[in-house]
Amino acid sequence: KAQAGPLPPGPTPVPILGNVRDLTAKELWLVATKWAKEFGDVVHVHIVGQGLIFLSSPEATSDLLDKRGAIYGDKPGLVMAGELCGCENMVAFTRYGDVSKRQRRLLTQAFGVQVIPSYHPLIESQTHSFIRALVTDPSNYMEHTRRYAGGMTLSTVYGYEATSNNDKFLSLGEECVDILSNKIASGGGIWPVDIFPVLKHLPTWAPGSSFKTKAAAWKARMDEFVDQPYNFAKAALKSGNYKPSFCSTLLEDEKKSTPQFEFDLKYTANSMYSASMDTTITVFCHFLLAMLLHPEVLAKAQKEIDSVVGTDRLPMFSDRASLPYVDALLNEVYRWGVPVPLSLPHRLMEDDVYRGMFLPKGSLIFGNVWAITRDETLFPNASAFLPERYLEKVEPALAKKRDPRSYVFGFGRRRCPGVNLVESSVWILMTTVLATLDISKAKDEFGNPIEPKVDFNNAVFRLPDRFECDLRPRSEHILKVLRQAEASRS
Ligand code: HEM
Repeated sequence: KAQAGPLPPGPTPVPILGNVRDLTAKELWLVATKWAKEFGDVVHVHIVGQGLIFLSSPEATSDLLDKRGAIYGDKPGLVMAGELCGCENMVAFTRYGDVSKRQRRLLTQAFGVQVIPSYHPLIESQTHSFIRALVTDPSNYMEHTRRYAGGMTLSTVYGYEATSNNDKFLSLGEECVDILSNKIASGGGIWPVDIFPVLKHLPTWAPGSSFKTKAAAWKARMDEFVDQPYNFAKAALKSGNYKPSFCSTLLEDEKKSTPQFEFDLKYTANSMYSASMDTTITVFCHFLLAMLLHPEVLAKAQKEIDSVVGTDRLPMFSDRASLPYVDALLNEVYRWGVPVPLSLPHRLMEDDVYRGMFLPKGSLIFGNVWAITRDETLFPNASAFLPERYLEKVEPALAKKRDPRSYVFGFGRRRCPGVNLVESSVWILMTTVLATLDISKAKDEFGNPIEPKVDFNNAVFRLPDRFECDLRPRSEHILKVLRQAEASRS
């Protein structure tokens, strides 16, 4: 079939293998941004014929992923991740069609903007427990953050209360999310079997079939991860001793409980867990990092909170409108940190033409959020952490273009369905930490500040490895206020 125009430009591929050697598992977004500078905001590479297209400007992501969403809403039908590793029915992997539409309907039911206030008491109580854990045992802040992120989803989705940082479901979830992002999806997530599906029929003793053994082991864990928390929620509901949750609410309506409905529910519930863990942890780590590197921003935000909230109570959702600097700080955390720098790939469902370039059906499309949030014309001094940039009044069209929410939650018909929940949970988390804790660089044995060593080794999320950080309560008085808030709930 004749191509309607040239492919978008990109680095020169080698015969047959294409650009395999140009792709890296570590911080692929930096490589993609280098290509954008060299070749423009639409770049094409291929791995043994599988096209990957990187969109690196607000115009390109909006024109294609948003405005032409009807043909850019699919997800890659990856044989390795989907069929062999058991992820094909998880929301972030489902092909665009009936299943994905049914799953997204359930998600909207659970996390639509009007439903979120009903989660506020739970979010507040989880946040206060998290602050308590940070105050009691600050050096293990990463483990507490993991427990907070996972615990919040386990309770809202399954009605399950995680009792320790080593909780069985938290550990299983952590293992599976790690398998997903660092093993299955590493380096763009394309395996030879995705290019040559016939390889899936290789017997396990054949040379080159070790991927099948790996996939079988990973699938076994994934299946447990999907089934076990769901079975807990079902059994609890049956016993009558359960906490209301997304699963219990939907399962209570027995008329709906067809096998198809339960299947959708089970996978949708699991998807919320997988999708919320590393994203939430990543955003919180970016916040901590920004605060310890920029004490002047921390002081300014704390001053605003003290003047609006005072020091005799903890922040509440109703304070938000009176805390513009804290909102600007949150925007800058999203923009500066970039939790999912290449978003998650979409699959192009039909041949397309854009600015005279031919975009072939089946290409995987990456929104390069890293490049957009580092664009100096949109964000002067883009690598600096400057919440003030969001206090400046600008035209609504420019404000939308500069709003990190236009990018960091993904695009078009696959945009993150957890965004409304995150808007509340991350805001109260950050504001309560600012109100209660001082954050600074840890000190060595001689009292000298230790510069945080920041390294990113996760292939999908820009999750920093654990860095040194000093967290301590702002005062004895604020600890009393925290105790009072906890006591008033019990
Ligand atoms: C700060 C936290 C979060 C960030 C930065 C984030 C970001 C993202 C991004 C970039 C995507 C890919 C969108 C695309 O393919 O275009 C995504 C998908 C998704 N997110 Fe989130 N997310 C966060 C939290 C959550 C939470 C709390 C939930 C659920 C409770 C959630 C549920 C999902 C689901 C189910 C998908 C797959 C959607 C689909 O493919 O149709 N996320 N998220």
